[in-house]
Amino acid sequence: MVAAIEIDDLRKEYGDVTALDGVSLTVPEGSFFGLLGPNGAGKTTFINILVGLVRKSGGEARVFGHDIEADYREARNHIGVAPQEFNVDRFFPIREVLEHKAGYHGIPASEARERADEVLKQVGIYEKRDTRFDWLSGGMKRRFLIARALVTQPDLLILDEPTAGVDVQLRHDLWDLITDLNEGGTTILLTTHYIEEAERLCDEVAILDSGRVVTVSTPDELMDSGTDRITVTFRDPIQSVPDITVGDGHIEAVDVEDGRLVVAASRGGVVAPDLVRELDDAGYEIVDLDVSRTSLEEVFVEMTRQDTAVPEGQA
Ligand SMILES: Nc1ncnc2c1ncn2[C@@H]1O[C@H](COP(=O)(O)OP(=O)(O)OP(=O)(O)O)[C@@H](O)[C@H]1O
Repeated sequence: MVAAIEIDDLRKEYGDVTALDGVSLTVPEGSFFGLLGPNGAGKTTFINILVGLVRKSGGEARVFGHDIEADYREARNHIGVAPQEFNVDRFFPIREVLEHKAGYHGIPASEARERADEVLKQVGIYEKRDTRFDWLSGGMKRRFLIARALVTQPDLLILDEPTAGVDVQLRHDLWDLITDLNEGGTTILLTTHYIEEAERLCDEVAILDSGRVVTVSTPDELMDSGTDRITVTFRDPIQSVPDITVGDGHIEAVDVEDGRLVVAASRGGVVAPDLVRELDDAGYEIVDLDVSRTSLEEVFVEMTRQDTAVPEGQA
């Protein structure tokens, strides 16, 4: 099966600034792929290269097997993109903006109207079809950008920070919408600063930092790589650390805090049942157990931690 996106050693320099420093990635067809990274990591540059807005300095990029430069039209026709910025024609009613977009992609006028109506219904702003973009609320603008990306029925939908600045309700609505699209077969490439969003939606994430891929993994695998915290509360508070033999190398630290046992371990969910069994066998009476998993956010911060020390004299 041909990959939705295949990138090999992609590079981009803007003068002295290296925005992409040899990125290689494969986004399988049908996947929900997250691209995470701190500000300036190179995410937007990556997207802009894919859609032909920025010219790469080196490396290869293919979309559904089509080279993004040699086969630009073919590659571009597979992609729908909802950008971070509101780059929309503000003078026409939004339905017309969609019709123009469809027309530009070679869709006949009669079909363009149908498509426009269909996607406006899909994102829930059909009743605003005769309104100009400027007059939509912030949330409706986000919805409209997705509608515009969908009007050409793309196989690959690229969403650059789709839920930036929207309220919780709309964020959940958008999540439902894009999950449905993915379940219908559309490959999704999502960039986001809301790590929870990636954790919930993506089946694979790449973490980009300073133009390089730090890791590509499932959210679960990434969270497994962090340290979880297991807290055991006893009927009679303990004073000293009991003997613990379980854990199979996953336990990193054991402490007593306020009469409770606190264990730092990788794979806390796997360690906790064995730990409880061992303590129970040793005669401890347990009244509460809490396992707090490392969040993807903590793993992300750890992996992209910058050296924030300020050189002397520059504070
Ligand atoms: N047109 C440009 N000219 C010069 N430098 C640029 C240009 N566009 C981006 N850069 C630089 O390239 C680097 C990567 O920027 P990019 O916008 O791709 O990052 P990003 O991961 O999308 O960031 P954010 O999360 O803030 O949107 C940054 O150092 C940025 O300043």
